[in-house]
Amino acid sequence: MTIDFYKYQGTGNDFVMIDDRAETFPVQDQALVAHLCHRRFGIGADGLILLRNDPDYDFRMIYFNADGAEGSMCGNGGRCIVRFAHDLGVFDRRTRFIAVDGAHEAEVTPDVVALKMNTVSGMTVQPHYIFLNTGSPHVVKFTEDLESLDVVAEGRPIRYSEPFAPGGTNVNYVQVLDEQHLFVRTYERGVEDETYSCGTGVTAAALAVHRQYGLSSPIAIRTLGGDLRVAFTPQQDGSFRDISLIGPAHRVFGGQVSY
Ligand SMILES: N[C@@H](CCC[C@H](N)C(=O)O)C(=O)O
Repeated sequence: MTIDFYKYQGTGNDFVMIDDRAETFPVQDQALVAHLCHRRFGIGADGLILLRNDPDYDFRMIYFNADGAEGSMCGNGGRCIVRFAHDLGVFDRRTRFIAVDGAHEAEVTPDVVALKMNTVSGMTVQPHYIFLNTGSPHVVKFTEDLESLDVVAEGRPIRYSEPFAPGGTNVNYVQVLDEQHLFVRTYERGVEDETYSCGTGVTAAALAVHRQYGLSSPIAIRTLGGDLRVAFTPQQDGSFRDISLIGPAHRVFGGQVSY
């Protein structure tokens, strides 16, 4: 059997992208997804995304982490599938699609994809971290020297720690560079490694930094794979609305893989 695929990346968070409007991909086959994402035995990616039809939206996004399990929302993956749908001619400039956490709107320009994220509420502020869900669960920790931090060694024990069991959490380390800029590195659940960038992670970082240090929207964020922007509107009740994740998303290559 063969599968036609494309590879997309958004600030270095990379995804196998499959046009599955015919619904032929075996979604229950976790071992196949993990194999396709494997960087030695497969195509290599942080995740795999299916684009399917939906009666009420331009398309449906189904996202799997590199370990083969269906994941919660992926912000960079959301931006990449919007670029993919645009490349396929599914829409012109603005789109509305459905993902695991609900409906999303997005807009494409040649340079960036701006993805609207769902309203975020319920931030937990602890002495040593902030926890919030931006479509996926995220711990945010502040540090002063992010360049030299061992994100895998520090993040993995937190990912599996008791307060976040049984599902676990992603773990983001944040350095505030100035009043408008952050540097963020993320240990990603389901990849079980540091990735070059995490969209729901930088969104969590921006909202947490607003809460903790009062930085205002929009916030520019440097990741290992490039630059993102997060815009948001804080509400009186502590929630955040009109959240946009903005940055580049591009096709890298396409091909056919046998399995
Ligand atoms: N890379 C993603 C995050 C994907 C979700 C995460 N791995 C999880 O399952 O919690 C992003 O860009 O948001």
